[in-house]
Amino acid sequence: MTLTLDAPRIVETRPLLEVHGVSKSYGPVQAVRNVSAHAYPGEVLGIVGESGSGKSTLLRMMNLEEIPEAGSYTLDLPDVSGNLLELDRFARRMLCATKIGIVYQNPHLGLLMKHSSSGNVAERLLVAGERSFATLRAAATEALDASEFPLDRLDAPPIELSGGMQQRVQLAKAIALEPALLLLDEPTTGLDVSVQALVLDTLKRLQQDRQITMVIVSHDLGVIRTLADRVMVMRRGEVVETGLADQIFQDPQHPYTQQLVHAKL
Ligand SMILES: Nc1ncnc2c1ncn2[C@@H]1O[C@H](COP(=O)(O)OP(=O)(O)OP(=O)(O)O)[C@@H](O)[C@H]1O
Repeated sequence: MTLTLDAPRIVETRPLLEVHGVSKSYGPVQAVRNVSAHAYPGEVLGIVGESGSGKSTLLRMMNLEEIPEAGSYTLDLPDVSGNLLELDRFARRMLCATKIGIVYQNPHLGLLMKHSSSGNVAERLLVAGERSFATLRAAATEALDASEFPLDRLDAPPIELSGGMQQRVQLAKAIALEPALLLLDEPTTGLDVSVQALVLDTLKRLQQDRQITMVIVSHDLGVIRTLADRVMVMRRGEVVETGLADQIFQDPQHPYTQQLVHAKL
């Protein structure tokens, strides 16, 4: 009898997001130097580092708001190909509107503070071409509900809401079109600790329910530890260490990471 074995099936997963060798300077300040990063589908990548280490600049590059002097950026999605840094402004805007969501630390950057909360979310859907008022209202309500925003405040403008609620409106706007990539820039910084915990719970639940690929930037290791699967540590515009979250927190290798982790304990 001859026994034939099938060759093992190798399931190859490619990163959804790949940034390679990006650099960005502001005058004499080199904010990001030759940084590479990737995130697999459904993964949460945490980027941590002290203030000024280049985290937000890198995230803004991932949102195509900031174009680096060098490097490449790809998203492995249907209908999206090539180096996104070479897209013209209009194509970049459409790509961001439909495939990428972002929540900023400062809600003024993400929201029209005097428009209704549901209107802010609906605006995102309008950019994608939706015109029916009933559909806009229903989709905005659904996204706000998923972000655990109180539905009796749909018409309240963000300026009248608490910081935690403002972040939920930003989150609803970011997920309204079911983006492939959700970028979070210090989403809970400045909130009371108890509110921060609730917003983090919402983010965690959304990630688990929808398997959205996320990149979260924070100087707060507790926030990164709560959400991230993998962690990248930045210092002075460079990546000093990257690894699985458990490894980074339990067995940091780089002296700077050791310092950050021990300062937190
Ligand atoms: N638009 C800008 N114009 C000039 N300098 C900038 C600009 N954006 C960032 N920088 C500078 O680039 C460096 C990196 O800033 P960045 O905001 O990316 O760091 P960060 O790690 O996110 O810190 P923070 O949490 O304080 O924002 C800093 O020295 C900052 O002052």
